Amino acid sequence: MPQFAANLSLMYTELPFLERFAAAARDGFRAVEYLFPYAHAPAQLAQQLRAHGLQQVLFNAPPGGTTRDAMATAWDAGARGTLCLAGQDAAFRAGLQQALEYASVLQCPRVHVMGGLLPAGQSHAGVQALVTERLHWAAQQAQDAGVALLIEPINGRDMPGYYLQRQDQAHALVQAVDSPRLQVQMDLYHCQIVEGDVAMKLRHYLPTGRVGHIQIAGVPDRHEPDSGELHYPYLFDVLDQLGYTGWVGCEYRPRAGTSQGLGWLQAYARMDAAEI
Ligand SMILES: O=C(O)C(=O)[C@H](O)CO
Ligand SMILES: [Mg+2]
Repeated sequence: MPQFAANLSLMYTELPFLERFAAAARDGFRAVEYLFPYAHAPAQLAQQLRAHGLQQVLFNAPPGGTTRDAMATAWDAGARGTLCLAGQDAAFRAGLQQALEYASVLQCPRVHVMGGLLPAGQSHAGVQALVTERLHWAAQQAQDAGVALLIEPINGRDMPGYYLQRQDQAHALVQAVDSPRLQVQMDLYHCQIVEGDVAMKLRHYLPTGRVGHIQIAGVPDRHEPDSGELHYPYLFDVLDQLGYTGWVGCEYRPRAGTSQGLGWLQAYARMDAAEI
């Protein structure tokens, strides 16, 4: 049975961010993920986790910026990662170091490194050498910190120009870097929008051991995974059949109230036993 983590950036947005931990715990979650922690001191977040018996299982490295203030506001300013951006070495490295410091305090075993928006005139192949070199460096830092780094294909409808959109591109990078510290974050919502054939992709990629985290949402509206073109009960069975023991992040925008929309989860009441 899959183990679910609440995504506090998309869920519980009816509450201020720091109140979302308690709400998720009240609803039975034992794990959380969110996009960015940088607007809050790490100790403040660790205290929320402790107070509510929650594990932090994933967050993102900063999407841009070289100071914590700039990292905290970069997303709203349109930044979507620096991995593929030439001339952004300082931001890439500072961002990763900052993320690893938060991961240490939050005891979080995974950090998602966002790819960035390809600059006009650049191609995926054209930035391959730069990206591979940066991931080599980042994987070494992650190894020293005891953390896994994740890269995630994201659909170009939600994020036009995003550097990494397909599962095969992400797996090719992971193979090229060849570090056990670099894995793929497989978001089934994006996967369905970009390429489809989701169950077969799970069957193909999970046995490689290179998928470090899974996320879900209904398609096409990114609401609860109980309607739309993906039939999640079937996909959850596929995860079980494949022996997936990691977390499944609920990265969706509730249609009308987070707790009210959790009916789909009742069949999967045990949410605390995944291996982090
Ligand atoms: O958008 C997603 O699916 C993500 O997981 C990223 O972390 C943020 O865009
Ligand atoms: Mg995602």
